[in-house]
Amino acid sequence: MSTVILGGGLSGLSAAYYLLKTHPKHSVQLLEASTRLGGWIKSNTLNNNIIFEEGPRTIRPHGLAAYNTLSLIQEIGLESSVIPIHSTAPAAKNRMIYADGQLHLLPSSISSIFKVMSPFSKPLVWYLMHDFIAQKQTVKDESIYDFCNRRFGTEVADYLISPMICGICAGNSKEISVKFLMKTLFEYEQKYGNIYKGLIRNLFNNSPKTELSKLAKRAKVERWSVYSFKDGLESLPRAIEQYIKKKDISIELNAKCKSIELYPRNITVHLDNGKSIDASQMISSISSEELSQLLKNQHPDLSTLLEKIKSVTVAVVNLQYNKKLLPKEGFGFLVPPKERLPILGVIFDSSCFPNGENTVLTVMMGGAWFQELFGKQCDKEYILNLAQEHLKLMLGINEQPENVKVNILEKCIPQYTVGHNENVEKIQKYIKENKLPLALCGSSYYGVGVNDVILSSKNAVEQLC
Ligand SMILES: Cc1cc2nc3c(=O)[nH]c(=O)nc-3n(C[C@H](O)[C@H](O)[C@H](O)COP(=O)(O)OP(=O)(O)OC[C@H]3O[C@@H](n4cnc5c(N)ncnc54)[C@H](O)[C@@H]3O)c2cc1C
Ligand SMILES: C=CC1=C(C)c2cc3[nH]c(cc4nc(cc5[nH]c(cc1n2)c(C)c5CCC(=O)O)C(CCC(=O)O)=C4C)c(C)c3C=C
Repeated sequence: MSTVILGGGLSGLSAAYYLLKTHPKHSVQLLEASTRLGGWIKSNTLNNNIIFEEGPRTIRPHGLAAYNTLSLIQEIGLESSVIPIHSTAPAAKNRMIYADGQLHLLPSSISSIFKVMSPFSKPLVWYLMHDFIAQKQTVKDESIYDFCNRRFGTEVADYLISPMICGICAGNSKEISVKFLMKTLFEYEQKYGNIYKGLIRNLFNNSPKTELSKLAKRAKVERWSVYSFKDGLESLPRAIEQYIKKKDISIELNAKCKSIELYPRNITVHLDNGKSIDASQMISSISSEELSQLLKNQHPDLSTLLEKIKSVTVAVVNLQYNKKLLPKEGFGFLVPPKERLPILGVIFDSSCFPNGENTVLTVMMGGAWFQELFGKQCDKEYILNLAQEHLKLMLGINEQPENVKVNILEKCIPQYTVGHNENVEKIQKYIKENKLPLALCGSSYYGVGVNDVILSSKNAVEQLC
């Protein structure tokens, strides 16, 4: 059996790892369009040992998908490089939003939900209670903004949910499906009339017990909030790369696939460089939009479904200063879209992972609003000036940074808009009905986080083999 894996980001590498682990006799070929493996995960270490994370920076340690990642980390021998943020650290407790010209701490403990915390006009518990009296509305799917607005009120939708959606997919909560983050709560409303009835009815529904790895147990006992690695998040794809290279695998860089012939019993992949590769099955880890282009001629209906899952562009500005400049330690802050500012949020990297007297920040801009903000003027200098202007306004930082890096991450994060789950079901139905030897993984289908894409690769391997 020969398998070709499209894409060498985290999900392509993970797919190779699981395939080699479960089917060591398979012939495996991984094709990556660029000159490096790792995709959006890029940790740039400066001369002064400061790390600029150009993409993701932390991983969630709790939940089934997270336990799977921790097992993988242990299996590839990377556990000694893990650096957790414990739940008692300021970076875990202090999550903020910027609204009405100032920073506001978000409720982070049971006691804080009983207090009135600005910019909310009532204690959070009041909004949560609103669910009892909110009318049930029967819908197939709706935006997460509309759902939260109906069940918890406008302030929760504007100041809690909308910034959260910016901090997970750089998206507009008025477009993103409720099932992206709140599938279970949405189903409780549809089935029982309100969320609490659903929670009570399912209180004793034990989820299947999974055997936790040593590292997952440690994360639980030590109460990690999130974690990264000593040399940055890129350590993870690097370690998987080193691990799989010891096995029987062929990895080709500069190997951009430009079209695919996909039949029930065989596949031919045509590369940009004129080469063609035959295989008996394929795992695609590239974005649905890119895959859609490759299948346009032979499978136009599948291509149309794949093309519906669009990704947005994010501008990422990393800055380093030689002294401590932050008014408050914390993970950083997000900006509710209601504020109509050109900033999605700012991460306080030096507060998450302190490094001497430095201040390291990451300003993120664009996302669902990239075109309207930068469509006409998309040069890096303009973006840097805008970031610095807003750091002055929002954090009072006037100083010039010692180091800066601006990156524009083109179409880097998929948007699970209303109807996403139904669309993915149709994609899978097409693949099944046409008996195509194709499995899909990566951030376009079953979750956008690091944990989700690793699990999607494991599932893709199980589905094919
Ligand atoms: C700004 C940002 C911040 C994030 N922060 C977090 C975070 O804090 N925590 C978290 O859990 N997740 C975070 N994420 C999400 C996380 O980065 C992704 O889930 C993950 O990196 C996706 O990996 P992937 O392999 O699926 O895709 P990619 O990284 O996109 O990899 C796909 C690979 O396929 C290659 N490719 C594309 N087309 C072709 C072709 N035609 N032929 C061959 N190869 C091709 C590409 O070059 C690329 O290397 C963040 C994402 C972004 C953009
Ligand atoms: C505080 C500011 C934050 C900014 C700015 C931000 C930008 C940003 N994030 C993503 C994608 C993801 N982020 C994820 C986790 C995550 N992000 C923040 C904060 C900011 N993100 C926090 C505090 C966390 C951890 C949340 C937790 O579980 O404790 C994830 C993973 C989600 C998961 O399910 O594991 C993703 C994905 C983008 C694209 C982005 C750009 C604006």
